[in-house]
Amino acid sequence: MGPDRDRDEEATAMSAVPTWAAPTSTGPVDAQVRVPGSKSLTNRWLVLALLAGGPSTIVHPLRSRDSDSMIGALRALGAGVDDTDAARWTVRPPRGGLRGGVDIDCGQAGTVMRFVPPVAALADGPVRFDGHHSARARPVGPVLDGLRALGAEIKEEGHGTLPFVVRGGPSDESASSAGGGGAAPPVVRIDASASSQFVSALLLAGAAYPRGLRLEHTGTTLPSLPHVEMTLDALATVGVEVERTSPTSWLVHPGEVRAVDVTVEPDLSSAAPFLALAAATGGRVVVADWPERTTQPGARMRDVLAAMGASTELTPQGLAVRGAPAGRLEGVDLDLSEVGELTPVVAALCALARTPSRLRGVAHLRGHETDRIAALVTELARLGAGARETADGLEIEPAPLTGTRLRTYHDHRMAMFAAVLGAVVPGVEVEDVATAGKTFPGFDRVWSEAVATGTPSGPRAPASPEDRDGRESP
Ligand SMILES: O=C(O)C1=C[C@@H](OP(=O)(O)O)[C@@H](O)[C@H](O)C1
Ligand SMILES: C=C(OP(=O)(O)O)C(=O)O
Repeated sequence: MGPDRDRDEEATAMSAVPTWAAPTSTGPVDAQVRVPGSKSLTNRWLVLALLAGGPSTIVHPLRSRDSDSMIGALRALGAGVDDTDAARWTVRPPRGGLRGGVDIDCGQAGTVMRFVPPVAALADGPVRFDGHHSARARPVGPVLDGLRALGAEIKEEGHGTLPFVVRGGPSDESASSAGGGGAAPPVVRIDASASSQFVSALLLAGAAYPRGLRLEHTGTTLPSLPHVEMTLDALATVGVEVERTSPTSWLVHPGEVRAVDVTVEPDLSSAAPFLALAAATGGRVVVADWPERTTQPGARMRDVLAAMGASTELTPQGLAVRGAPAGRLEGVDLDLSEVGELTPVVAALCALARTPSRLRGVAHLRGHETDRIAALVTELARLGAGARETADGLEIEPAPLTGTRLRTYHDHRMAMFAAVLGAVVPGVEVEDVATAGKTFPGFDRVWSEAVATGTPSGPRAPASPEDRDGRESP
């Protein structure tokens, strides 16, 4: 297929989906925002509530496509989930064990396709997993291999991807054949270099296995380590004992999972585009309810912003970000392996900076909602920026940007990336902005309100790197 035909097909596909005219700020913004609850925390608490010995309560959960997919999984496996009160959900684990003979729709949620199979291995029959077509490209193989080592029967219809069927699991016999013997826990060795969620998945279910689990990561890199810390922290909260036997191996003791009774923090990765908005327009944004202590890697956006020239401060109202005058931003050379989720928003800021940037350590983003490295390079180039893929990330060369229609590839964070650029570059049209509802339903409305606080009275946010050298600022 030639490039002309590729372009024609792309143009046809693009014209079929609705677009959103991203609002452009008329000057530095001054906004207060509240973002929805953390996806990563909400879906961890839901999984643990399913495994718990009694009913659980989750306050201020995230209501979004990803958490709806997780609720669907819990209900399929027999749990009662009462989510009628948006501010307070209750979960009743099924009496008499998890129900098999069911289908689970993972949607686009990595947390569902990775965290639920190890739990489904405890069900009384086969559980089939499938999801959105974009999710069928995402890796799950190491979790399935781990479950095979624990004695589960796995029928793969893909190749280490959705769809697949999980049946049965960690029996005593298979446990000893996996290297246990006597009361020793089975040993599972997996390569989690493509996703930290493989590790979190097996850790979350491990205590429910008859002899627990010894888990070893065999790969050379392990991305998103803070998300593994988040898993360990959540497990400690519900009384599960986990020993870290090395930086990349863990021993999960068998035992009861205590009922969950928690309040979910705001999603700090969903907050990132709003923090970026302050930096890009030289304005101020306050994100309410920012936790003083958190396991969410999104908190590291503060370091990224500091490196680019914006300042942040934790105030009684929330986290306040103040951009440098005229939205002046410095290019950065950053290893984002621990905070890969932030890459699209950081890349947007890099395209608005005065100097080139390099974002490293994020090869695993090729297996996210889309191949994010390719998507970012393509969309940055469409706007006129210089962008190039590297083996483990991308390099960005700022240039004058021109508004155009941007694709989002069914990726919530690509929608947020496009919105940040549109706040500064007039004429950005965002394809399928509703895809942000994976983690942030109504993102476009909250975003438009924040951008509308921009006033021409302050230093006007400039539209090109030449303008952004601060010369015209007071
Ligand atoms: O455990 C979690 O909740 C997550 C872990 C990370 O996954 P990867 O390690 O696949 O990047 C992160 O990117 C994802 O958004 C959420
Ligand atoms: C990678 C992400 O999601 P998931 O939980 O589906 O992996 C993300 O939210 O950036």
